[in-house]
Amino acid sequence: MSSNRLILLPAVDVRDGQAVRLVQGESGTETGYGDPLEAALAWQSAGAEWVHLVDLDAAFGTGDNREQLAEVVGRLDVRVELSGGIRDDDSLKAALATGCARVNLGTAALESPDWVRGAIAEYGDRIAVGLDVRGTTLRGRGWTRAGGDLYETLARLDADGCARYVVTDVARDGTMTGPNLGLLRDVCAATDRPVVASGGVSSLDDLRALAELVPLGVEGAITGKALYDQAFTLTEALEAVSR
Ligand SMILES: O=C(O)c1ccccc1NCC(=O)[C@H](O)[C@H](O)COP(=O)(O)O
Repeated sequence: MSSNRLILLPAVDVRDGQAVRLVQGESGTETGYGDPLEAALAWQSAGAEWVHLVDLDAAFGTGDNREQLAEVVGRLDVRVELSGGIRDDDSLKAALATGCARVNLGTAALESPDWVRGAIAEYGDRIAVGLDVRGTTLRGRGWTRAGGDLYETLARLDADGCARYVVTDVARDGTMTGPNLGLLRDVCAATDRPVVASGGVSSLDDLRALAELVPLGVEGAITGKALYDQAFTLTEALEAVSR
């Protein structure tokens, strides 16, 4: 995914079989947006190159939507970043077997560093790590539990060879209050690996501001709520970051 242009990854977060958006990642704050496959196909038709697909039930430990997400990946021609509850050999193999381009590990990077080191060694850039933070404290288990210091963990993962990071300010996620540009700048200053920004995008100006960070290392931006609430269309978003 290397380019001088900001890559957009429309999000499809799935809870109990439905596309939803949460506020600050909190279970119980769901707004429903219908069939995940229809949502993903709509983003593909509108020109998305990637889709960020999340199994929220697997992230929260309330079951999973594994088969449904595998079907979504199979029906898409665009690349998929698959996230949520990938924490052991079984869930990792199942996720990679869907044909997704890469997976995003979150909790495992906090709780099972040796396993994550092995996954990175085996699968290289098919592994990204999600750094989901409140302040500079990482959050795991569906963002419900504190899990260590952002910069200590980042240094360890860099040393382990992690190819890229998906960075989310949990307080901004699903709130349409704008991305945390300061956090993204700080993370880019602390690592030479590409960063995918996630959470809070509210406007085309937010996307333009993220595009300004491409030279620092921001490679992509995940956008959920703003697209579902039609603050702008994906076509407009792609146009906004194309120059
Ligand atoms: O990605 C995860 O694994 C995850 C786990 C638990 C809660 C939320 C999770 N992801 C949320 C997202 O990826 C959002 O869709 C994304 O940050 C977009 O946010 P926004 O544009 O603010 O709607």
